[in-house]
Amino acid sequence: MSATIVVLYHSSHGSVEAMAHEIAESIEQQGASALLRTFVAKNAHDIVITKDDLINCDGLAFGTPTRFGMMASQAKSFWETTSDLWLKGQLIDKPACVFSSSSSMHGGNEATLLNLSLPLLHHGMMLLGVPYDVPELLATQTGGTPYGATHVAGSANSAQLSKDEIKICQSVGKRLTHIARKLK
Ligand SMILES: Cc1cc2nc3c(=O)[nH]c(=O)nc-3n(C[C@H](O)[C@H](O)[C@H](O)COP(=O)(O)O)c2cc1C
Repeated sequence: MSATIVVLYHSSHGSVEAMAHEIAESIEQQGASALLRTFVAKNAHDIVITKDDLINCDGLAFGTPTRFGMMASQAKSFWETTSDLWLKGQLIDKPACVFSSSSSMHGGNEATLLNLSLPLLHHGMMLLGVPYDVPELLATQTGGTPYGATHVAGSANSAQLSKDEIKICQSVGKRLTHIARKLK
């Protein structure tokens, strides 16, 4: 069955973008369509999110960098324009997951995942975490949480996604697609 999943992200230095691409690739590997969308057009290849993208999608993966333990302002500004969707209940029961990158291991990435979840919950979306049958979740020495995929980029923002972080991103895309199809 076809399914369309929006992978919506903000990334200043490329870490969240790399995660978004891993998630999108795993969605496509399931035979579904992944629509990569951003909040602002920063690069030539960026496609800015529209409300119709959200209304028409079967699922949403949403990620930003950790900014003082919260989502990036670009994302918050966008969600503050979505009261019309909220009033009409247009995102209710759509499955969703969240992901983030931070400089430091304990620098607030879990708090950011919870913060990213809040507008989605207000919209009535169904939040999916990462279950512990994903073996990398117990093994990881870098990112990865039960609340969503994370990446620890280091103080110079130079760390590549670790093998465990990639596997967790892939598991998120796979599960989101699986649940989106079940709910369709
Ligand atoms: C304003 C600002 C606030 C930040 N706050 C945090 C923070 O609370 N904890 C942390 O570990 N990193 C923090 N960072 C670092 C970013 O989360 C980190 O560099 C992230 O990997 C960037 O993702 P990107 O490459 O997708 O832009 C902050 C960066 C900026 C610019």
